[in-house]
Amino acid sequence: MNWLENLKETFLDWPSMLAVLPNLIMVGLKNTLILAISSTILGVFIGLILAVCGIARMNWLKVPARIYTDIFRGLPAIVTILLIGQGFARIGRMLFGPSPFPLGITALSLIAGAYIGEIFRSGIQSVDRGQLEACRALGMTYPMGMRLVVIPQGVRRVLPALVNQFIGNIKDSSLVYFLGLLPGERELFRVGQDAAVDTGNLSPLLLAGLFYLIITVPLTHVVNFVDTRLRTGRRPTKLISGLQEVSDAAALPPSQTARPHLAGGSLEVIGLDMAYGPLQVLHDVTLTIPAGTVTCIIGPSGSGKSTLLRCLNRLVEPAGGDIRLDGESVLPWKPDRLRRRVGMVFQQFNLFPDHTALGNVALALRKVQGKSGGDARTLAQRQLAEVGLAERADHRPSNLSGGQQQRVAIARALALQPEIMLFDEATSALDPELVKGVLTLMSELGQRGMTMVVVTHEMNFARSVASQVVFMDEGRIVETGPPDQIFGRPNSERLKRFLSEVL
Ligand SMILES: Nc1ncnc2c1ncn2[C@@H]1O[C@H](COP(=O)(O)OP(=O)(O)OP(=O)(O)O)[C@@H](O)[C@H]1O
Repeated sequence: MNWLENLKETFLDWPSMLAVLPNLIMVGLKNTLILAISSTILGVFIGLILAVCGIARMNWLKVPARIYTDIFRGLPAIVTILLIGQGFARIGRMLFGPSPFPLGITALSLIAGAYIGEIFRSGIQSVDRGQLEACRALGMTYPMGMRLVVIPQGVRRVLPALVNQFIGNIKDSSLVYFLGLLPGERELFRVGQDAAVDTGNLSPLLLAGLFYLIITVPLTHVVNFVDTRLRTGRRPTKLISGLQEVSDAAALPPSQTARPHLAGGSLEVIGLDMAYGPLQVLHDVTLTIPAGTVTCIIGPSGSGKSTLLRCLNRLVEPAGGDIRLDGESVLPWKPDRLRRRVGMVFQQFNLFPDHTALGNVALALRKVQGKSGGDARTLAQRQLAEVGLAERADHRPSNLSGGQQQRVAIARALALQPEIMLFDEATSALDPELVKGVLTLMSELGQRGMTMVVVTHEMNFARSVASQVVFMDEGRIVETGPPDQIFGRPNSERLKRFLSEVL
């Protein structure tokens, strides 16, 4: 059993562990935390700048960010620490005195920044494009949408990776001793190592190692827990059947039909052309949409229906022609001015997943319309009640059915009191039993005087609700007319063929 004794003496020499414990806590742990926390905070700051530059369209921002990242990610940490700590020692002494501690933090931050920048960049780029589109459709500017919705979502997604980086910094902090730290600046490793040399066994170093684990292991678990909570919000306590939702929607209070009349605006589309690069998608589209009417756009896949709709609030820019809102050309306007008057609902809802239903509706009220938090919440609550979702105000989108999510999206657009509502295949992503509730809500809006332009595959809806139906094919309007005419007496062969396929 001699080897066992030997191992015990080497690793579990209690007196030498006890002797080094105060120093490990008061000096080592403290300095390790200072090094790791400050370099992570500075690294987050550098990383955010790198990420924003990295996703920018301008090369003069993108290229330097790329070069920085390649250099500091490619070099071994110890090389960077020595190059900075020793290369800038003279300036460091002038600025900070004899301590190499600040230069050590700087070096760790520069390294961490390169990794954190990549973490943020991939997080931000993984956020669905629809999120930014929804922000823009709500009248937010690009920077506002990035700041309020896209970047927070991207950062939240990478929380576990960020904590990994913090753990990496805790471990890398042990390399700073190469710069010759003053005794009071030694970190955990150095304190353990010095004591190990003094005592001639590895017990103090093992104890230092344990301290590393005490910090890093619980941290990983706490962050995973927080990440899960942030992702899902409060979990529902029982399953809700889609049929229950149908009954809920049908049982909306009678006031639903007696709500105030909406003042819809009119739109004129004149000779509109649009191209995605070399692909000409819209050709000379001319269309009049009188105030308070419902225009349904139908047509085969790829005929340019969504593109036309997106031109109407300038989510894509037309190449030629004009769009007039209440007689005034909107093309010279800033797009957010137009979008404040033209709401949009998307096929994939594009709700903000980190906000509750109430938060989704209130966000643009606060940030675009400048309402106070209290006013925005009151208005949002009222709007949710109007779409029959008062009870679901504190649910996250992930805890709502598709039909409920789409009704929140409609409430979110309506809360800004638009004059025109655009619906881009609003029911195409819904389970069949949930389609009716959303269509009923849309037809109520039409009855109340909202001007609506609806891209739809729901021919019954177009037939019963539309004031006019527009049939598009190959980027052109082929036929326009009241539903009776379009569905009952189609003129063109193409429309006849389309109707024979879909009806
Ligand atoms: N962002 C884009 N970049 C390049 N091409 C695009 C883009 N969006 C759409 N297109 C192309 O433009 C054409 C018209 O697309 P659009 O989505 O407007 O048609 P649609 O009639 O709405 O079709 P669907 O009913 O399938 O949604 C298609 O050929 C499509 O591939």
